[in-house]
Amino acid sequence: MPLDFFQKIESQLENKLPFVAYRKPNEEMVNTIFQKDNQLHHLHDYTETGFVFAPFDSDSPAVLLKLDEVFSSTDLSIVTKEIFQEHAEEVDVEQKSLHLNLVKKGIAEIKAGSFDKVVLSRNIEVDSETPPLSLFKTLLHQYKRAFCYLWYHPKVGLWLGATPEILLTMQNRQLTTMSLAGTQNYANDENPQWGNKELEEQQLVTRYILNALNGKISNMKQTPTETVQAGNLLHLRTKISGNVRQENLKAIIEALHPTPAVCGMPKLETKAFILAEEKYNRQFYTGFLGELNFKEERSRNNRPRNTENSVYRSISKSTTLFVNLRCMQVINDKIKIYVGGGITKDSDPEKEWKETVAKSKTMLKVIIATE
Ligand SMILES: C=C(O[C@H]1C=CC=C(C(=O)O)[C@@H]1O)C(=O)O
Repeated sequence: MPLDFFQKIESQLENKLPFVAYRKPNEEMVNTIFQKDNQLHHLHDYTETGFVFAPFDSDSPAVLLKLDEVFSSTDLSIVTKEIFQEHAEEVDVEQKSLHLNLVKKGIAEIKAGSFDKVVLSRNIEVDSETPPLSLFKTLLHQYKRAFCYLWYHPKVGLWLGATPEILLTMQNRQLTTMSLAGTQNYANDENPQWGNKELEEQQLVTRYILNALNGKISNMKQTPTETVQAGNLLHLRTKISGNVRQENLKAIIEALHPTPAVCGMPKLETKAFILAEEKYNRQFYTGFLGELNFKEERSRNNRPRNTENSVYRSISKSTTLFVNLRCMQVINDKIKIYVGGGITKDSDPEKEWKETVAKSKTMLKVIIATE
C-alpha cells in the first residue's frame, strides 16, 4: 500500500537506521533496502552483496548497506507541484570568482601539458528545512529518466540525487557502460548542434573507457554517439558493451572509476589536481552507487511440461551502478548541491561557470518545488 511504503521509510529515518530508496531510469518500481542496525559496513573486494555507496576518492572506503529488509512498490501515485518556473538567479560573487580561478588554473595546466582534460566542481549551500522524503517524492515525480535515490546512514549522512549516468551494469558476464559528457541547455530543439569542445570532451571519455576495458572484455561494441536529455540539460552519450573475460568486478570498477566524465585524463594526475585545488571535499559526489551482486532468479519455460519446474531455474548475478551526479546532501537545515564540468584547452571560464549554474538547477528546482 502506498501509504505504508513512505511511512516505513519515514520511521526508518526517525529511528536513525540506514536505508536507501531508489528507482532505476524509466522504471515504475521504487525499491527500498533497510538495514536493521546502524552498523557501518565497508566494502572490501566487490564480491559482497548489498547496496554500495562509494566516494569519488577510492582511497576512502565505500559503504555497503546490507539487504536486511527489501521491498518495492509501483503504485505510489506521487503528486507534487509541477515545477520548472524560472526563479531569479542570485550570483554569489565570491563563489563565482573562486570557480573562475579554479577553471583558469585547470586550463593553464592543460596548456602546459600536465593533462588533457579535468573535471572541476564546487558546491552550493542552500537553507532548507524541507523533509528529505518530500524532496525524494519530487525527484521521483520530475525525473523519470534518471536514477533517483534517497540514501541515508546515521554515521555517514543523507544524500539524494537524480543521475543520468551509468557507471556499469553487469549481468553474469555481460557488461555495459557509457561515456557521458558535453553539456548544453535543453531548448526543445529536435536537432541540437554540438561544438567541437563538447564533441572532443566526450570522445576523450569514450577513448578512455575503451582503453580501460581493453583486454578485460571481449566482443567490445560501441553505439553511435547520441544526444540524451537529463532534466533541463542535454549530453552526448556513447554506450559500450562486451563480455567480461574473467569475472573480476573489482578490477573492472578500478579500471573505470573515476572516468574522465568526473575526474580527468590522465586519471592519477587529474585526481591529484582535484584533491589539491578544489577547496572542498567532494565526498560521495562523482562517486558511484547501486546494486552489487544482486541475485536474480530466472526460469525457463521451453522444457517439457511434465518435468519439475525448479530444475530449470537458474540464479544469475547482477550489478547496476550509477555515477553520483546531480545530487545533494542534507545536513540539518542546510542542503549542499554538488556540480562540476569538464575543462579542456578550449574551455571558456565564464561558460564553464554558467554550465555549473545550469547543472545546479536540476536539484535547486526540486528544493523550490517541495518547499
Ligand atoms: C560532472 C558533472 O557532469 C558530468 C556528466 C555529464 C556532462 C559533463 C560535462 O559536460 O562536463 C560532466 O562530465 C556534473 O553534473 O556535476
